[in-house]
Amino acid sequence: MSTTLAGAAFAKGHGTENDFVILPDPDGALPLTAERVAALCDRRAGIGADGVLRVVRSAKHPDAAAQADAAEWFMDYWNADGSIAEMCGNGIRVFLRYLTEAGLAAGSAGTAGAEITIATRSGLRTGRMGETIAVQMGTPALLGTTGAQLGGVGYPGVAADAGNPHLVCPVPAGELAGLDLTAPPGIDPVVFPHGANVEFVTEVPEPVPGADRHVAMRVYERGAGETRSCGSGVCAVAAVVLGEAGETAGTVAVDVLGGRLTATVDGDSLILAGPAVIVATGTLA
Ligand SMILES: N[C@@H](CCC[C@H](N)C(=O)O)C(=O)O
Repeated sequence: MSTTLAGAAFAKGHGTENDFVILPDPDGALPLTAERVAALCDRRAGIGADGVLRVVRSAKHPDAAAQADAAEWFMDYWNADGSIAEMCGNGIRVFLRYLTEAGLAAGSAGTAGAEITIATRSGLRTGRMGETIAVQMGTPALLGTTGAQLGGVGYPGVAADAGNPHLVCPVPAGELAGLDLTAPPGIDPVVFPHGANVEFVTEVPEPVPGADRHVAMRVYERGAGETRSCGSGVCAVAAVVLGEAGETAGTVAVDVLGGRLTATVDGDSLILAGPAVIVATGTLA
C-alpha cells in the first residue's frame, strides 16, 4: 500500500456547484487522512472542493461491508475540513454520474432511466439516471424547534435529520441575500452535539412549472462553510416547508446559489432531483 496519494487518479465534479474531488479507490487502499482531504479541498493550494467522494467497493470498507449485498459501491464522504459526514445529497448524484462515466456501474446502469443503488453511512440510496439524476432520499425527520444566531440576531428554526443534521431557519423576504455567512451561525450544542448544517430559507413568489412551492436557500455547511448548494439541506428545507403548511405531499423547487434542485415528497418518499456533472479527470502530483 502506498503511503502518499501521489499518482492516484482523481476526477472533479459538481451538482449545482456543490463541488467534489472524486477519488476512485476500489480496494480502499488509498492512505486518506483528514489532513490530505483538507489539502485536496484547499481552493488555493489544492484542487479545491467542498468535499471528497471516495469511490470504494462496499465490501472493502468497514462502514459499508454490511450493505455490500445490496450495493457494490460505497460513497465514502469527507467534508473539506477533513471531517467525515453521514450523508451528501449532491454528492450522491455526482457519485452516480462518476460511476457511469467511468464504466463502473454494472450492466445497463448508465442508460437513461436505469437505477443504481449505492451505500452511504446513512444507508442505501437509489438514483434514477438521466440528464438530471433523481435520488430517493427518504423524508427527513423533523425534530422540533430551536434556533441559530447570526451577527447577534436570533433566527428561530426547525431541527431536521436528513441522514445528517440540519437546522432550517425561515427568514423574511429580502433578507436572504444580505446574510453574512462568512462565519458559522451559532447553534445549540445540546440539540446538535455533532454540529449541523444551517439553511436559511425564504419564499419566492414566482411559480415554477411542476412545483407546488418555490423557495430560495443559502446554507452554511458543517465542515465546509457557505457552499453554493446542499442536497440534504434541500431535503430538510422541503420537509420543513411542507410540514409547516400541514402538507404530506408536494414538489418544492429550491433555488440555491449554484442553480435549482427539486424535492418531491409523498409520504415517506422524498426524491431529490438535479444536475450532476464531471468536469475534469487527472492524476495527483
Ligand atoms: N453538501 C452535502 C452535505 C455534505 C455533508 C455536510 N457538510 C455535513 O457535514 O453533514 C449535500 O449535498 O447534502
